[in-house]
Amino acid sequence: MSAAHSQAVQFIVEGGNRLSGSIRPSGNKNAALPIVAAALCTEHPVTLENVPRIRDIETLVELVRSLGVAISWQERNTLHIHAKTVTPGELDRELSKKIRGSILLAGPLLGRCGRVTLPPPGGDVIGRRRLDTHFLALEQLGARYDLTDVIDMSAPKGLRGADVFLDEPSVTGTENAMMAAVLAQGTTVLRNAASEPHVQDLAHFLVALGGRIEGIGTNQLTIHGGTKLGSATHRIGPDHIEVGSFIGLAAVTKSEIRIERAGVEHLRSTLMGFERLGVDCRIEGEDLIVPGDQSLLVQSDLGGHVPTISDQPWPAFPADVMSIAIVTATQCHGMVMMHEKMFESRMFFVDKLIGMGARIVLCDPHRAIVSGPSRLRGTTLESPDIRAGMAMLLAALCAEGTSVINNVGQIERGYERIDERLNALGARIERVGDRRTP
Ligand SMILES: CC(=O)N[C@H]1[C@@H](OP(=O)(O)OP(=O)(O)OC[C@H]2O[C@@H](n3ccc(=O)[nH]c3=O)[C@H](O)[C@@H]2O)O[C@H](CO)[C@@H](O)[C@@H]1O
Ligand SMILES: C=C(OP(=O)(O)O)C(=O)O
Repeated sequence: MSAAHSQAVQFIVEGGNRLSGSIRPSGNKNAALPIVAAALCTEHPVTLENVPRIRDIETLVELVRSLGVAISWQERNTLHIHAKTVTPGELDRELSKKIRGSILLAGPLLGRCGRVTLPPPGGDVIGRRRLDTHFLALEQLGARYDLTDVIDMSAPKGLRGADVFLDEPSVTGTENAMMAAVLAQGTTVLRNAASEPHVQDLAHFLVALGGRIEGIGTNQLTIHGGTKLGSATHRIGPDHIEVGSFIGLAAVTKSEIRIERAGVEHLRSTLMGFERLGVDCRIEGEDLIVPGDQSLLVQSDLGGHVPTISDQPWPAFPADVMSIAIVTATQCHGMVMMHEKMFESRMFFVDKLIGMGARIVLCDPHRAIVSGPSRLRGTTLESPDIRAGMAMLLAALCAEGTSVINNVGQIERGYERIDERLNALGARIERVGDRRTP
């Protein structure tokens, strides 16, 4: 699907309907991206299950195919990859620029081929997307880089283990370093590493291939490189960001929703954030139930002070759920400070919510005060990024009247068949524009 086409897709949303029923989260986009890239670390076949069929993954599949790797969908969400040989060459500029995940080919290609040339990656335009941590780590593992035009990296003497202190716990930076370290000779220690569920999932996949990694889930990873990698079948874990989005959806539409196989072990900080908004969920086995009769009463800090919801690297409240939490806060009784600590431009979409009737003061690019509840009115909206787009969809579903959401390609970058899945719960979303692919 071309970018121009996907931008033309609209959702026409009829707000104000109660939803009900069960929904299952897709596989985690941010786990599937590095794991597809990591399949290039081995010359043996790999089968990946529960891969979300979303635009970002389709783009990465095309990029991987352009490297001469056999890659094909076996079923709707099962991907078969066999990187028996990998042909290094400059990665396609247009495809690379579409996704942040293209940078994740750097580690595997350096390890497998000794060099990689790729244009700067894309991804959400939500502030500066620094790559310094990637280069800092890969350089210490023996890579050289030249950033004059494109990203040009080589490891003429091969990669070798090192004791690396990351300058910040970058998610994709940690993932690239981990993949390179598995292919390096000797032992690597990654300190100040990211530990998000998707970083853990990648580590488990590398272990399934035969890699030796200690400290999975902590901020210090020890990787014994140079082991012979084989083949593996791996199931991508549920997307905890999608689960957070569905919690917000249930809360703003005052609906009871069961989120099946929600990956409940990864939800503590998310649930804590929503509890601060008066949204209480119940865990039943592997499922998460969001009851329809929420208090939606903002929980003040001790002494009656205005509470804050802020994001930080894992295990804190995830940055990618912040936009959803902001929309949820517009429907809650009380005042709350939303503090986006990680990205510089993720909060600007609140002007759209203000236009719908929300009471929000954007204090600066990182902080917004939300005072609720507000009755939202349907309007025409433009989706600036994947999470703001989803947040607007939630706002449209709880607003009075009809909304039009343009640039739906942004939402479909990360949420699989979201209109169909939410309509199955009783939502009224009409997708207008080009046909969905696939
Ligand atoms: C493909 C993919 O996996 N994308 C995710 C990945 O992006 P990505 O790997 O690009 O994000 P990074 O973890 O590198 O950094 C995100 C932002 O947070 C800042 N930062 C990071 C660490 C820190 O301690 N303090 C701090 O302020 C960084 O400077 C940057 O501005 O992780 C982000 C943070 O979870 C998510 O939003 C993205 O969805
Ligand atoms: C920011 C995100 O994605 P990306 O890093 O791929 O742009 C996201 O998933 O919210």
